[in-house]
Amino acid sequence: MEETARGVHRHSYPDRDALAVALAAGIAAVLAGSVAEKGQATLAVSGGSTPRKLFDVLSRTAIEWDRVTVILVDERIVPADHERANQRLVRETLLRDRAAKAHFVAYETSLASPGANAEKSEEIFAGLSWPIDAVVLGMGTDGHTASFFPGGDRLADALDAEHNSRVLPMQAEGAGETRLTLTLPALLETKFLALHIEGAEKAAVFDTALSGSNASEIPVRAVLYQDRTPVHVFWAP
Ligand SMILES: O=C(O)[C@H](O)[C@@H](O)[C@H](O)[C@H](O)COP(=O)(O)O
Repeated sequence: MEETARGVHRHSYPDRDALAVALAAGIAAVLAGSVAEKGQATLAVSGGSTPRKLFDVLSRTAIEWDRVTVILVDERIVPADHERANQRLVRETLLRDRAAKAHFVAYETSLASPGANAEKSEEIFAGLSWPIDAVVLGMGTDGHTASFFPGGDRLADALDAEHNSRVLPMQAEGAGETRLTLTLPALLETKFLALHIEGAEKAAVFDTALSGSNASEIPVRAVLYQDRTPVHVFWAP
């Protein structure tokens, strides 16, 4: 039987501002529900360039931010204030205005080896409340999401649904610097899983991703072809 991507819901918007407002509203609703239910909530966001507008809207959204913990789905192993550090992006564009009160938990990136950074990050993240309530993924034009890069040295482990690590290091030609990433099972445990993509080029990559199920070729397929958590795809031109 041919495998199909089940539970993929597409939400398309006329422009990127409208998308940011809608996605921020969805995230806010999920976080409010979790705060009401258990007194706190966890949000995992992506780095890269796409989330800037979303972070701007979110930072001004009325959420009980002092009860929210923010983490990243992946991080580049660079100093915390490096221009390519995802944590710098989050600190500068999300953790301000109303969201200045959120708790941010960063990956460890200062140790000597990728493995040591991953182990320490795993330890740090073990202290969070799991599952993560809301996850916002991005996607590269090579079909990577989080740091699940085609050809990544730990890709098979990161996509292994039964893997017991939440954080793994990842090296790949297309990745630039070595990365740290949450694993697929850690991401899929969530209540709200969004894939945020913009532009015609990424729409074409997404359609290609949906047209087959080999995740080692196009890793975002691992998120699309699973039956644990529905995926909400937010797209604007
Ligand atoms: O650290 C990162 O780079 C990411 O978290 C990554 O998975 C990102 O979401 C995509 O690469 C899309 O990046 P752009 O938004 O810059 O296209």
